[in-house]
Amino acid sequence: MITVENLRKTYGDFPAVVGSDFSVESGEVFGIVGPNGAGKTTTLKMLAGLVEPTGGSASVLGYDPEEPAMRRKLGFLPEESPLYEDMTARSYLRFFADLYDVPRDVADERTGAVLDRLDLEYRDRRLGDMSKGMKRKVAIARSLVNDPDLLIYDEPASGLDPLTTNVVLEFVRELRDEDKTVVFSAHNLFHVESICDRVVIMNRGEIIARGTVPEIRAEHGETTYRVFTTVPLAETLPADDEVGGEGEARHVAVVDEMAAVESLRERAEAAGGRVADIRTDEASLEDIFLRLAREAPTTSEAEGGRGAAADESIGAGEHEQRVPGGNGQS
Ligand SMILES: Nc1ncnc2c1ncn2[C@@H]1O[C@H](COP(=O)(O)OP(=O)(O)OP(=O)(O)O)[C@@H](O)[C@H]1O
Repeated sequence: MITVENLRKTYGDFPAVVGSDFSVESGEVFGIVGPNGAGKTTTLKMLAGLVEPTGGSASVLGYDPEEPAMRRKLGFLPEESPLYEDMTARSYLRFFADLYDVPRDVADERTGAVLDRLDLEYRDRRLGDMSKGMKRKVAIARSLVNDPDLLIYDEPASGLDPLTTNVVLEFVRELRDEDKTVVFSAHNLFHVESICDRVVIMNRGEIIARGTVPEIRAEHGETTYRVFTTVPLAETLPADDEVGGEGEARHVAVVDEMAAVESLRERAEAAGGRVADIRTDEASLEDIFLRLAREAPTTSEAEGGRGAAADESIGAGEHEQRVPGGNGQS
């Protein structure tokens, strides 16, 4: 459905995306995660044909993303959905249906069903009078007005309250069940962990990890062991957890290798005690991300291009964007 090879975008001499390679299969929910400025939006806009790559190639639905025919088959949700404040939700969605040549009754039924599922009432309210969450739901309905097979959503749940976030993420999960393919970005790793089939983690324009969440965890995650002993040892601290027998002292050490667990066991026994319990803690995607981000060489180190300060120096409002042609953008 999507193939990306060595895709790059440089703004002036600033490398926003540095040689991305990935593919997305039909029917997947594919997540692009990373912190602010990682290059997620730039990547998604290149896929949606809204930003011209500096190099490399992308094939989306069998098309070069710049071909207008591709955009008519795509549902794109930008990070900040530009909505016409004076229109009602209903008239706004009909306006986009007209752009896509979707008959009004078909569009009303299609978007009405989406808004029912997203639990949005007040369809005749002015968009300007709607909350951020309500506007987001209208924008999601708009992305489906042309019944696309592929949806590209930029931070669909960004800035929403927890309840609305759940509604939106559950909706994304349901789209997969309807054989839609969804590519979406997030900086909240928890969102991705719960609904994505596969993930790429980006940092400073580069993909630094990829795979299913369990694969990423197996490859990059550290498993740590909390070892509870009944006697204090050099590396133990007093433990609060209820382990061991009645009246037994409790001490805990955190180690990351089985050999260290064995060493603790031997020394606890030599000191007349024992290991009362061992608990395994798996790294969360968040932990893995933080570690990878710390360890990854920055592009500025690698190529003399991108430094951390540069991420903050250019506001989102300055992003270059081509004028879209009938792709549902206002
Ligand atoms: N039009 C532009 N001109 C110059 N630099 C840009 C432009 N658009 C994006 N950038 C820079 O490229 C980098 C990647 O931006 P991008 O918006 O793709 O990141 P992101 O991962 O989507 O971040 P966020 O989560 O904040 O949206 C950032 O440092 C950004 O400032």
